[in-house]
Amino acid sequence: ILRGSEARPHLKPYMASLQLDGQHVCGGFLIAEQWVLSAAHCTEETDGKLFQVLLGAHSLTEPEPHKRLYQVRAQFPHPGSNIHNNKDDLLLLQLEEKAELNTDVRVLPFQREDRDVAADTVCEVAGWGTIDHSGRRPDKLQQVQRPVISRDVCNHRTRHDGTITQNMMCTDSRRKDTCKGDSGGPLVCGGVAEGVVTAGSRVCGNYKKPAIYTRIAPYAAWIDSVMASADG
Ligand SMILES: NCc1cccc(Nc2n[nH]c3ncnc(Nc4cccc(O)c4)c23)c1
Repeated sequence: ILRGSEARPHLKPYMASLQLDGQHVCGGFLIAEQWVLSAAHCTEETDGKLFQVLLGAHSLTEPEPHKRLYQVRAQFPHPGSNIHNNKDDLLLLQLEEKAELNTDVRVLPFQREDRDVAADTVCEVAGWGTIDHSGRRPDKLQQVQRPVISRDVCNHRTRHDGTITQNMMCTDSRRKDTCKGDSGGPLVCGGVAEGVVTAGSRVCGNYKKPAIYTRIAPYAAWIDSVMASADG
């Protein structure tokens, strides 16, 4: 998160850190006791290894009361996701066991009504992604509020030039923005997860490249079917 601020500790108890060998790779969030939603692109450099999921954390390194690292039983990238574009950039992770819910670990509801969030709506996004252009990484969860911009503005030829589909949404990226390592985290508007951070052009903090999110509502049926089909 560029030019955000430290989140109030444990006030975003749905936040997950997807880790490999103890290193934060991507964000994610708890959508059910045994399920985390993130971005499919996060598996690009994992060489087939499964993530570990850190829940209940504010600091990535310090001991905290309800901080716990969960093993992942299975990962389900959306079948339409691919390395060449941002389409269907969603990843479902089934935890090895149900997460223990408490004040620091809680499920975040996601939007099921497929209707665009109005432009200028101020939403918030959080993550342990890089906080400056030299790629400095925070120890503590960062957050930032960003206004939604319309798909027409986001698709302007000087911005994302027609690549933003109906299954995507954008927020203004002037100065304050998402960045490397924030992928997979939720865009929360009015207490409901409306989108999942996708890297898109990978540019951070440049107003000409608004931040892009995969809208969740269009994928509610896919999410429900994967959760229902997997055992347990
Ligand atoms: N703002 C959109 C957005 C959301 C999520 C991730 C991203 N960026 C990135 N995702 N993956 C990346 N691998 C390498 N570099 C990256 N961006 C980068 C890093 C340092 C300086 C800078 O100006 C940009 C990214 C960008």
